[in-house]
Amino acid sequence: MRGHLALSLLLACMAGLANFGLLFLSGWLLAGAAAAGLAGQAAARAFNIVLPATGVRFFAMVRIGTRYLERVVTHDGALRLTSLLRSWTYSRLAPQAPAGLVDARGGDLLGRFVAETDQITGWYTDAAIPTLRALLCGIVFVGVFACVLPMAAFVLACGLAVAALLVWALTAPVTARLAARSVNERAGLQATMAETLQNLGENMTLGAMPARYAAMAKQQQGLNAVHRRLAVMERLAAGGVTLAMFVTAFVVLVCAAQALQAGVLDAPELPMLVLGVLAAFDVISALPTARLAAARAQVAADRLTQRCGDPEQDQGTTAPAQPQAPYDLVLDAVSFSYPGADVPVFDRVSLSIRQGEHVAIVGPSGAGKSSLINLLFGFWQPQAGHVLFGGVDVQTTGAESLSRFISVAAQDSYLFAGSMRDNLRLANPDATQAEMLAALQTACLGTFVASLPDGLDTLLGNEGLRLSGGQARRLSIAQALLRPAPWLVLDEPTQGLDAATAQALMAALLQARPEATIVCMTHSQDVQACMHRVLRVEGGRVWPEGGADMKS
Ligand SMILES: Nc1ncnc2c1ncn2[C@@H]1O[C@H](COP(=O)(O)OP(=O)(O)OP(=O)(O)O)[C@@H](O)[C@H]1O
Repeated sequence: MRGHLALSLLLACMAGLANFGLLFLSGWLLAGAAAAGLAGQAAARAFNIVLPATGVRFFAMVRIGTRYLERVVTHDGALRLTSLLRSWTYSRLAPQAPAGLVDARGGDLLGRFVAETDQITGWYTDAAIPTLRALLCGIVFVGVFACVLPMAAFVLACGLAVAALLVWALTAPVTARLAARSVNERAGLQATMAETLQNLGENMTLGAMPARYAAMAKQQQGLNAVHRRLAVMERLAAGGVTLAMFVTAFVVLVCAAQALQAGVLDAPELPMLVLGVLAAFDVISALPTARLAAARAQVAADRLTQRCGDPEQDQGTTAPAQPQAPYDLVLDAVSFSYPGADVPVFDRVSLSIRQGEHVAIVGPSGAGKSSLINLLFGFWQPQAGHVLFGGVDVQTTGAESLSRFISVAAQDSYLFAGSMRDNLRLANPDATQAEMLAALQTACLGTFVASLPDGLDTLLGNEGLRLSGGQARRLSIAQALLRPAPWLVLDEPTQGLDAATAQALMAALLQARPEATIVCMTHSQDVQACMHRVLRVEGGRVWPEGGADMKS
């Protein structure tokens, strides 16, 4: 990345210098040719037009070439930086899910992932390079002026410095605050829009759309107001630069006229200096935008690190501890409450499920059956006690490693827009057509898929909208079956099914995976009847159905 930044800067400086050289020499060429013409034929013949004309062509071509290359290199660098930032953001966000992202709005996260990484990249393309270019080119311009007329060089240096200070002063007081408001207002609007679109059906059936429109219109108005103020400030700063440019050009003109009278300067050099001032200010004119881009990038970086942590803390991670066979689950005096909850979901619960067992977890709604999955995957950390899987603490193993041993069909599993085959391949990319059809058959979806004209290639629509609730749930069971994991955890596998289908599903499941440990969170008697053991979760405790409390 440093190489890209250096090359972009070099090319940007070369383009700025070529532009300066072009105008500088053009002024000299035009004025020299005019002066030679006025002085008569002899002077016209003596005037060597070839040298400045060649210089003008040279600078014109260099300007075109370097501008093109600068854009290519800068955009390439920006894209690389954005992809690095997005990979880093994802690597920091993903492990936080779901416990660390409970308070995060989906649209806001998406904004941080897409827009804020873009804005941070803007620091490189729109802030750092133009600012460094202005500084480096400014020094060269003043040096060139000093070779022609030191007084003009002094005036140019003062003019450039005043213009840069003007940009700073005109934008500084409100830039940071307005940039923060602009980023925050946009994030709020994005989050509301994402939630509205995601839950369009609910919003319409609940009659919430007018309120949603009003909220979005208000947020958009707030965003427009901030953008108007930012635009006014940017134009004001740009106006300040233009004013400084004309004043500098005028003072340089006066100095050059005096030098001409004193015989220190040739006539063609006078317009050369004045045009040189205009060319020199070209690199300063990018500063107001650069200032705003820097402020926006700062706010975006703050917001990103607030959610993802400090990049400085990125250290080499140790390899997660791997569970060892037998893959037994042990809860050892586990106490767990969700943040802000008064009542614990588990209060010093100890239990063990051995590999190969078939266990039903029952209990009233809200008792904590699904929370067991959260603890099993280490999504949430118990306040006391340990959850061990295959002899290692799940907190040290991590959800990604655990997913190789435990296959889950959750209650609210997500189906992606794509075909049935795509969704099944998500669970197991190497699954063959025969394995997919067998998993669907076990999940009691075989007849349904056979009746579809496109079979496995049937498109499911966004979030699997073309499937019924029961079909979607059984497809998630087929996904779980396709994974060759020794544990199968099924949350309410038969919910919404009639008794005959529920029994057929459980029979097929046990026949298909006789060796697997099967844990079913369920209210269904049919499911309980197929299991070796039934555990009841209630009031923060767990005990064998009809047996003693398993509190330690
Ligand atoms: N992410 C969460 N943050 C805060 N509280 C939660 C969260 N998830 C669940 N709860 C609460 O924890 C308790 C246990 O929820 P859980 O989903 O485990 O119950 P359940 O037994 O699976 O219920 P059901 O049978 O209705 O699916 C409930 O009181 C619920 O409100």
